[in-house]
Amino acid sequence: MRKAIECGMKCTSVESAYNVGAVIADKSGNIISTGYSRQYPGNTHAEQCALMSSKESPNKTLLSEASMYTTMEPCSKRLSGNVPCLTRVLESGIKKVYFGVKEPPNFVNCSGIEQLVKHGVQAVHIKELENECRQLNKHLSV
Ligand SMILES: Nc1nc(O)c(N)c(N[C@@H]2O[C@H](COP(=O)(O)O)[C@@H](O)[C@H]2O)n1
Repeated sequence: MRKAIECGMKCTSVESAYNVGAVIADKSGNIISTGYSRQYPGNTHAEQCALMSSKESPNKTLLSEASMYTTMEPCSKRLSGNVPCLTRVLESGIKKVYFGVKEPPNFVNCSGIEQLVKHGVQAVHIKELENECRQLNKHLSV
């Protein structure tokens, strides 16, 4: 999660969206890929970027054996109409998601964690790093 926080620090802050960092790691903790909000063009999300980058990774671990670390719970609804990160995570086959903070209800009411769990994905809240994850969005006072 500390690596995900480092990734989140690379975000260019905007008023209308969160700064989030994400890492996909294999079961030994080796990094497969990383991502952060708006890393790639087109209003991309951190989890989306990490999943996109995993396709180019030299670490060819199956994502069904990998975990995702994300500083904020995966979104369940995109205001832009893009595919939510929740859907992308489910389609990837990832079975375990560590998250730093639940999404505050500023933009939408997010049910990312609830829905991941409903679909059999293990969700782990890393409470001891919650404040650090929250700090990524201090410009939004969340
Ligand atoms: N989990 C997560 N990762 C990111 O990288 C994000 N930028 C967000 N933001 C949330 O996504 C929704 C907005 O969707 P659009 O980017 O406008 O399509 C909303 O739930 C934001 O809070 N979340």
